[in-house]
Amino acid sequence: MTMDDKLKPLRVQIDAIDAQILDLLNQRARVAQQVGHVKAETNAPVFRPEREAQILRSVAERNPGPLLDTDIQTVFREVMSACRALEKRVTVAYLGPAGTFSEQAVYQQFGRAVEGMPCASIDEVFRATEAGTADFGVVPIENSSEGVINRTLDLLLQTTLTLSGEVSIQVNHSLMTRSGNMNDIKSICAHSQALAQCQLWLNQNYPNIERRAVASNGEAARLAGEDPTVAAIASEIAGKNYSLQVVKAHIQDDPHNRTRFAVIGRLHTAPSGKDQTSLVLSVPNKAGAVYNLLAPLAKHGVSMTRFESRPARMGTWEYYFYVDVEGHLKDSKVADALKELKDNSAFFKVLGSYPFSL
Ligand SMILES: O=C(O)C(=O)C[C@]1(C(=O)O)C=C[C@@H](O)C=C1
Repeated sequence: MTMDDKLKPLRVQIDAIDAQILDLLNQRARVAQQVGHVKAETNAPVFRPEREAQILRSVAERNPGPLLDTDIQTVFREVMSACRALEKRVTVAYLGPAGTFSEQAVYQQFGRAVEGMPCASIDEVFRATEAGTADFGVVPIENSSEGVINRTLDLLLQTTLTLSGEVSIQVNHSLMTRSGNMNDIKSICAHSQALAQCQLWLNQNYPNIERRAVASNGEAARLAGEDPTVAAIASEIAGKNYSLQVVKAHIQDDPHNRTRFAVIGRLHTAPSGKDQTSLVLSVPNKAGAVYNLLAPLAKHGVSMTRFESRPARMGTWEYYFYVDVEGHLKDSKVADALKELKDNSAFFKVLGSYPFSL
């Protein structure tokens, strides 16, 4: 038997299964449309992060294989994204231009069937979301090798928006130019964070080429696309957008470099069963204040998953603490612990409760 003879009956089977999948997907989409009508009657929000998180967890738990859990989740994320878009296509503002890791984070949270709105700065993402021009915003909050993104933390302090999710993505930086080599290159452009994340590699390989910090890696890719003397450090997706070729991939000093993004919006996400709550607080500047501050968490059996401090910038050596705890604001032990925390705090703000990222 030839290879074609062997493939033919297998492909007939695949065609028959695809027909069933197609039928089932459209059945699912019609039900989602009905959900959309029910929601429209009460003006209820279309995007339900807790429900999507539950579905993604459940398909991974029930997945018998051989498909990988993470691959199945990618498929279902896109199925839900497409179904959601039949109800309403949500608009998501992010730190642009297109091709940045922020855009990747948007797709990881919302799937591809969204309206992405690239913004020039983190401030603009907040403004567009606060003004309602965008339904949600996605902003970088922390990088595993470079630490927190100060501007995001400052804006979270002031905003009326809440956190409705978080996304963590692997950040791979590539060095790219129009020609695919470094001949004639006079400067290497990237966002300051990316330059810092690739510092050792650059010192070893191109110590004498000027490094130039620009607004974003996407902007660096755009500049390199226009100027044959400029190299960019950016994601390969950004490079493709501007017809760049890769000189060297994965040049970040930490191979496990990840960035965490916050999803901001006006939605108060319902409990999903595996949630966390983010808050900011400050304490009076006196002995034992931080200890007293955290005592209610231990007392009520609430685990703290993150604790970050930032100077309050009032010249008084006072700090804001960014704290994440396990559980949802609607869980009674979280609510009780937070009530006591609030009583011990000079400043207290709940940023939001949302599902743990997958
Ligand atoms: O269950 C809902 O509320 C739906 O709108 C359906 C659906 C889905 O496709 O499963 C779509 C969008 C929501 O974000 C959550 C789930």
